[in-house]
Amino acid sequence: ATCSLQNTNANLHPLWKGQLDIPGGTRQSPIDIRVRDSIFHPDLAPVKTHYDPNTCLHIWNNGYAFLVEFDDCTDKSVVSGGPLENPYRLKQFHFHWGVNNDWGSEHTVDSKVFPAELHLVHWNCTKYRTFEEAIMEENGLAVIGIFLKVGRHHEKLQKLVDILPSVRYKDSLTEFNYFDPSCLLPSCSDYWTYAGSLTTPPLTESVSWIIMKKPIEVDHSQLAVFRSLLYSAVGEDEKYMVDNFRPLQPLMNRTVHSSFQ
Ligand SMILES: NS(=O)(=O)c1ccc2oc(NC(=O)c3ccccc3)nc2c1
Ligand SMILES: [Zn+2]
Repeated sequence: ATCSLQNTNANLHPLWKGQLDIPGGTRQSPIDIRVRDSIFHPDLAPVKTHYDPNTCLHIWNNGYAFLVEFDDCTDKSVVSGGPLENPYRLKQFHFHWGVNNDWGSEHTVDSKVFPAELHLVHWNCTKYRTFEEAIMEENGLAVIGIFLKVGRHHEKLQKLVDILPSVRYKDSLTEFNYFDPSCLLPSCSDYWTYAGSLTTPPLTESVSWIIMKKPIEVDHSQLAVFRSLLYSAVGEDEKYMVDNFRPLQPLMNRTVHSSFQ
């Protein structure tokens, strides 16, 4: 059989019908974090998060992932410190995961892939007026990335897992309030940080990435519920929402800094 040489859009993963890369992109995400090449920065302060569970608004399926969105009209839920020069407001969090436990994360660590990755998306409310504006600007966003590994049941995550069937279809939305995403942070504060981009369109190079070294543990059945969601809307032929991660991007002229030795 002859193999098709060109990578036509037809055989691309549904997520990538359109854009696969940004022409001229020099700081795209995700990347493989090569631990030995990362540079320890002794003056990198700990990352400080302060989240108010009352700012949690709703959960919705946007056709890429499910997003838990927050009220970002005040500074009630913010991240500061670390590589950030001022506080950034929490806008939403979401995950990326695979069809099985062998892959699913966007970033990798010395080529190690995790079954899923959590992104807490924040925007620079000191320099910009809205999230939509910040998304287009350098240093507009700060995203905390947290790896998930299969292990013990995650008690606090279960409240979120239990409501996922209500956002099974693209564009479905459910009220979801009083959730504190601090419960999803790992116990260790060690992290890597580098200048990157959004990993889904518009792929803008506006993100200060903060990748936590220690994964959090969830159990197999919790990840299985993620995989029961659909990319497709009601009435469309059902396409399971799995493998919603972007391929690794070239490091190019970037250095990854670490908060630990
Ligand atoms: N995987 S990622 O790099 O963290 C990433 C990638 C692309 C993203 O687009 C948005 N947009 C909103 O959240 C949004 C929420 C409400 C209104 C408008 C936009 N967040 C993103 C995060
Ligand atoms: Zn993401």
